Amino acid sequence: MADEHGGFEDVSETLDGHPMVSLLAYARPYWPRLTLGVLASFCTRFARLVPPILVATAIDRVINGPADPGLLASVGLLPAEPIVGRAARVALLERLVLIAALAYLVRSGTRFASRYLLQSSAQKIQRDLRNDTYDHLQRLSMDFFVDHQTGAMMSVLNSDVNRLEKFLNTEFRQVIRVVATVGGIAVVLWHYSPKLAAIALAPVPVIGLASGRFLTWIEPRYKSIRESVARLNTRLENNLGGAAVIKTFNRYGFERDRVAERSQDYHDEKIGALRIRRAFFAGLRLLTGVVFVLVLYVGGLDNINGAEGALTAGSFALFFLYLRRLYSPMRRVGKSANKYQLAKSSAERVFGLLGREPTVTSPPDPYRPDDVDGDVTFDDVTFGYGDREPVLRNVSLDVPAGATVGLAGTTGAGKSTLVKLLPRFHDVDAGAVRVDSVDVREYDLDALREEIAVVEQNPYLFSGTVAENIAYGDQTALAAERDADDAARSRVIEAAKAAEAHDFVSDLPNGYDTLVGERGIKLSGGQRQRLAIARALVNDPAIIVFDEATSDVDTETEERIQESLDRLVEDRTAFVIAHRLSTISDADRIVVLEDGEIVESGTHANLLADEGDYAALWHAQSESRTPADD
Ligand SMILES: Nc1ncnc2c1ncn2[C@@H]1O[C@H](COP(=O)(O)OP(=O)(O)OP(=O)(O)O)[C@@H](O)[C@H]1O
Repeated sequence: MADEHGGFEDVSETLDGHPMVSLLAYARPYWPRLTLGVLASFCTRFARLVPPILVATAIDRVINGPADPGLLASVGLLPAEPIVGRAARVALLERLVLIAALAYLVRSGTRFASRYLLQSSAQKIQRDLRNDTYDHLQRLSMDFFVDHQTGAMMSVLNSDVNRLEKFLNTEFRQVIRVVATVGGIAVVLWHYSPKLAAIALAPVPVIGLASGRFLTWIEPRYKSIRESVARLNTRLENNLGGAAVIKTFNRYGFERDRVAERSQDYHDEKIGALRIRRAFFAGLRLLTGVVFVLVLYVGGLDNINGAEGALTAGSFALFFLYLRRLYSPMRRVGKSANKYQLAKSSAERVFGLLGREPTVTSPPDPYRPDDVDGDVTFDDVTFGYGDREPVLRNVSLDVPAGATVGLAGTTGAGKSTLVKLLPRFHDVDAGAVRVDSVDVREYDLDALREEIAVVEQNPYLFSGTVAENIAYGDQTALAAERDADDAARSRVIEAAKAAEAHDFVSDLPNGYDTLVGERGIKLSGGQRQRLAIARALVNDPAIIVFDEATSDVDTETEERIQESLDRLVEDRTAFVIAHRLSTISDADRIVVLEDGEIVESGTHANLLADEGDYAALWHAQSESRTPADD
């Protein structure tokens, strides 16, 4: 997918050193486990080489009687002198059987140990990496979340971290496989016949290089396949999601053609790649076939001619038993190199993310107030997102503690942006935002945010119970809720009552213990908003922001919320953003923003008397509310 990692292309800026070295640092705590795993893996590989040698020895010395003593004699495992007579042959056979049993025992024992040790190390590294990456990610400032798509971040946390785990788990063993198998076989074959070993080993580097080359051909094809499958999936997802629209407009045929077109693209890409892949492996088979023929011919001819160093029947068989094993790990060398590249880019993203510093942080010696009154000042504030044009220009506003300010203005005027500066979701470009006359940048960030609650138009609820979602606003209430502490429940209920949520919650099948579904999907928009208001109130913040927080509730509920809110915001500073002006008409002060600037400010009565934009909008909205009055 082209933009799977959208926004993470700039990771190298925040990378500290080589990404794979950083990955090794994560492996360090598990080095004893890893070392044992590697040793066990080598033992498995070597144990796998033993049976063909036993077969060779059995053919030469047990079946054919006295012959060349073979490899086992030269390493002292068997007597070197010729084996003569039935008893000696049986004894030798028994010894071979014992060695074979031992080899299989070692092989399965070390295989279990190596797989377990290496895979569990990779899993532990994956767990540590994901935990650290997530923890770091959530400490990053809002600007990071604005600039990076959720999908891209998920992809780093999931695909990239998983890919690193797979790389450590699989490719590590592949390297051991190549070194131990190819190295071990080369040594054994060389012992029996350097000439035939040279023939057998000649294609090894060729296969290694060719498999690397093959990947450079096939990888762009695979990329196209991934892209075409992503396009196909997006189309299918869109269509399934938009099933109602397709039915309404009778667009079955149109959509069937569009899906068929994407399906065909995918099919074509896949067939193209299949052709290359099959041709490559057929070529490899041909090459190994050539070696097979050569070894058969040269080895056989040497034997017929009684040439010096000619193979015995057993060692002849050994060559063929080993040939296959020699080439199969090499066929994966290119794939491993490719996996290394992919793992490296994943590590770049993961460690690039880990190297990124939050832009909004507490100062070195932060201000931690015992109590916040809630006095708010915006002092000549100018702010723009990233390098874009400022969306707030020279905004100055003094709000005494306990006052309620209504913010009005057209869409995009900068109302939400203004209140986001309060909890330092972003920092001003010029000017200052002060709470109790102290610049918000001087506060301890956690202490500041403890005192400011924001209720948004589309509040995000977590899957869990109603009570957990309300208690989320306060750390102690949340902990108590999770411990099923009844005392905490009373705070939750109190907040729910204040937010006019108690009645509907009580009517839910399990009351406060009802599961709200993913993102609160089982609740209506208005119910979600009321839970979000309760969540904001439970922490008893000094400053509260309602950003279109009651837009989804009906007018009657809004009036009820309004009444109880009037009580609840009594001793707090409140900012209320609303398009429905009746929501803010009782505010102590109403501020009208237009294109990032304050254009009107005063009480509802003052603004009506001024007969400006606010008054015009008010009259327009009143008419649409009460057409009968015309
Ligand atoms: N995260 C963001 N990144 C870039 N630009 C943004 C971002 N959020 C808002 N803007 C831009 O800033 C301007 C002000 O947006 P803001 O949401 O503050 O307006 P608003 O008055 O609250 O509008 P509405 O009433 O529609 O919610 C708009 O032009 C908007 O496109």
